[in-house]
Amino acid sequence: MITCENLVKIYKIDDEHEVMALQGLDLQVEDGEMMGIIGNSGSGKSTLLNMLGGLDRPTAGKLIINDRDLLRLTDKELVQYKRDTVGFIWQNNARNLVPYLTAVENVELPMLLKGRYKRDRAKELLEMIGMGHRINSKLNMLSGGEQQRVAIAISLSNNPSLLLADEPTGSVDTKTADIILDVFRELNRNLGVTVVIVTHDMQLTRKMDRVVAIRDGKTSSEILRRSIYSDIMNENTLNETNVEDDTHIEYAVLDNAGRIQVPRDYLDSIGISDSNKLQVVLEDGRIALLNPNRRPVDTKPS
Ligand SMILES: Nc1ncnc2c1ncn2[C@@H]1O[C@H](COP(=O)(O)OP(=O)(O)OP(=O)(O)O)[C@@H](O)[C@H]1O
Repeated sequence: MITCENLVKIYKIDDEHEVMALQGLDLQVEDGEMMGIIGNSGSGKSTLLNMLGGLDRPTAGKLIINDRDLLRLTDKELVQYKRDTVGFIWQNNARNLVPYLTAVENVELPMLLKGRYKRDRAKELLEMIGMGHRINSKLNMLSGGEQQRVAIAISLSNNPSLLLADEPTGSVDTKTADIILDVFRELNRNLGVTVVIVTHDMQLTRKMDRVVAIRDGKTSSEILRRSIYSDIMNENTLNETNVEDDTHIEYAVLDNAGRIQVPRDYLDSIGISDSNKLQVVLEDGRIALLNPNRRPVDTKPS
């Protein structure tokens, strides 16, 4: 569904300053996948999501979504892409919801603005995300988690094939975050919609099949689940014990030129945080990265 190759985004701040928010990022997302994106503040997560959603254009590289080349779309085609393909969920959705309207009126509102009045569709969407019993409740009578579910219903109103969520659980407690994530999983499973979720929260990523870590505007590692979360849900045995960390394996991403990003704490642990050189040696069929000040290692097989 999504192919990013060597994606670059440069923000021009003024005549002399610019920020390279994406620095040649590679990412592949399959149709119907539910995946997470993690990374420190400023690593480029929101920038990437904005590119995927057609809210902004990449500076260079390749970005293909559903066979559409996003770097080549005209402005009109980009608007159409956003309208037909993508649903957005933000951290703080309250700003997009009207507190004195009911849940169903809030879901209807964007449809009305597009000239379509569809009360039945709005109800159906709320039922789909488990809010059928609160359709006539005023927004300000709903909890943060319920408001977020209304926002998810709104994001589905155009039948998107891609749901993009930027810190969707950032303002709710852990239990509510779990429920919201389960809603995304249900939608992913039942509607086949591809879901990309940006989060800071490592706890939430335990529930995803694949998590890509971004560092300095580049994909640095991929964390893959050993057993698929949806299978666990089907077995109805989801509990704290089977979402422990050992359900995932972390892989470093190797780009076309053979480059990898080594986590900063690994470099710190061998005392080379302030050096730009490493010894790379083959040891017993493994590639080892060593402190350059360490005595050179004989790499020849004995
Ligand atoms: N519109 C913009 N103009 C200039 N610089 C920007 C703009 N948007 C983002 N940046 C810069 O690009 C870099 C990446 O920002 P981005 O918001 O994508 O990071 P992030 O990983 O989503 O961070 P956070 O987790 O704090 O939201 C940062 O250095 C940020 O300051």
